Amino acid sequence: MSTMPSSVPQPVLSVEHIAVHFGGLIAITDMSFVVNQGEIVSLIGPNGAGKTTAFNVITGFLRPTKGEVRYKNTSLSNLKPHEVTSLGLARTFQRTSVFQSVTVFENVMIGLHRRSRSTLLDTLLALPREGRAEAELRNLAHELLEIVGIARRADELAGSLSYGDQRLLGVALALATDPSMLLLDEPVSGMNATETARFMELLNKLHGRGMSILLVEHDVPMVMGVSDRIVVLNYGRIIAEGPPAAIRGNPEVIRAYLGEGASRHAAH
Ligand SMILES: Nc1ncnc2c1ncn2[C@@H]1O[C@H](COP(=O)(O)OP(=O)(O)OP(=O)(O)O)[C@@H](O)[C@H]1O
Repeated sequence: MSTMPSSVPQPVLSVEHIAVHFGGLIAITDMSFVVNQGEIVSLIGPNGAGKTTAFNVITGFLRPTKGEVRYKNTSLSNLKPHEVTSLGLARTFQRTSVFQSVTVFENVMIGLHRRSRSTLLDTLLALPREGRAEAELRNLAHELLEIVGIARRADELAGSLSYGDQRLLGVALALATDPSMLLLDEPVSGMNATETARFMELLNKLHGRGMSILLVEHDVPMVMGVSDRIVVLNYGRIIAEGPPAAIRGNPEVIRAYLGEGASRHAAH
């Protein structure tokens, strides 16, 4: 059977046999999965499953005990976080990392001034690559705020934004580094239902523009709504992987979550 080249999945991020030990505690055991070009993949799991540890390894904040992470065939093993960013991988933080005392617009301008090169962002915004002046950077900043949906707040102090809007600004700052892939650490934690719905729209928009996205997230309904594939961790091991429909009905996944619910219940 022949397949069109465009339909062949192209792995961009490969997590290969990662193990993380903290002293005697094994936080992650032999974790392998890929994120293909343009895919939204989510890593979920009950409390303590190892999600944050996995995220820290993938973003270069933590060296794994074994295994390696490759981005477009470059090993991230010995790279510093800013070197990971310059490969085109951008992350957001659970706690917002915006500059509270300057405006929303200035936050993005600072982000744009920091970046050293341009690739996908130009494609994303359909802008010319060379000879960009300050005025063009200002246009870019506005466009980024439009994309994340907070352009109307451009002149407000970042610290005065609602929690949900600060998280959206965090995504604009990540986009300002000109990434080809976004790594999002529990992006909707602490958001209300309306903010979560807006965030899901943003993810769909970025997905539509070809961004590859890895989400580490607690909110299972949200993940079900936006992901192409879901990887489920429990006690540091991958127990299931597949599209949302397959994950929803997977007995081992149900058991992992119900088990957690039951033990939580018992604790109260
Ligand atoms: N720096 C550390 N030192 C020792 N143990 C750690 C460290 N970081 C995490 N752990 C342990 O590793 C395991 C996985 O933790 P991790 O925070 O990655 O899970 P998680 O899935 O993100 O949990 P949660 O959903 O509660 O945030 C837990 O048993 C945790 O106690």
